Amino acid sequence: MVARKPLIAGNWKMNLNHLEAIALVQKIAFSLPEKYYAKVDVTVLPPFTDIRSVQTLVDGDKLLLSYGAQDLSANDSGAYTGDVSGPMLAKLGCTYVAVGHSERRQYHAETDEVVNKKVRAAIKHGIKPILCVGEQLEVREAGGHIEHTTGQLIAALKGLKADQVKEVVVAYEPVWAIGTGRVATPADAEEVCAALRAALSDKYGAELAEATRVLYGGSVKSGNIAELVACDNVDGALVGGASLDGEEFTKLCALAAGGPLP
Ligand SMILES: O=C[C@H](O)COP(=O)(O)O
Repeated sequence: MVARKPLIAGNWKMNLNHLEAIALVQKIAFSLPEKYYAKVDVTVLPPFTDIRSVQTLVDGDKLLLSYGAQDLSANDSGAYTGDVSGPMLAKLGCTYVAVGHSERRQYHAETDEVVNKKVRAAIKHGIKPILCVGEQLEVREAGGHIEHTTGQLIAALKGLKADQVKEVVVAYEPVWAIGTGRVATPADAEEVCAALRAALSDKYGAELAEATRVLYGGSVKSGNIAELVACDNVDGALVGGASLDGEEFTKLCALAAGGPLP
């Protein structure tokens, strides 16, 4: 069994201007001692307008956390008003980009086909997609959550070769748990994360599946991260609200690393 290093990704969503972004990254850098990074990878996903400021700070101070974006265009350049491309994000040093977040699917009508194109665009430009999948409450209540999430995963990876899929981080985010305070139980998270890994194994082989990080997201906080990452198939978290508070996010990262609190 491959030991997977947990990843904590802070998705800031549409919060914080570039000055507030600098203050938050400085707070995390100051509060989380370097030794923790041996046991946990930490990344932040600020809005596009903040990325250049975060890059300058991370590079200038040689910080150990990485950063990325919350979305990218499926296209490399051209007449796509308002979009930001993979080459632009790569030039800004982005390590990760979230793709297929339920808020993009809901408010921007992103289909599995669009998500597939975006996953390809990210990989093409050397950026690791954090591919989000997750079911609505009614799907879970009808018992269709495994079929729904594994279906989204396989559709988003359609046509990709194994050496491309190995760049992907998967994030299971049940829509009913996002921003609601209603966190999935560790057993719920483990069930779906294990099923996603099994789907990867069926399609791309056990070695790739064992090496792939599968995160959980949805109302993750310092109070529940330890029990989530204790699950065999949960390799970290995609954190929304709690990633906007430097102290809380630092605690959460330290606990994902196995503690103690700094
Ligand atoms: O990307 C993060 C998720 O949507 C979770 O957000 P939340 O932690 O605010 O529930």
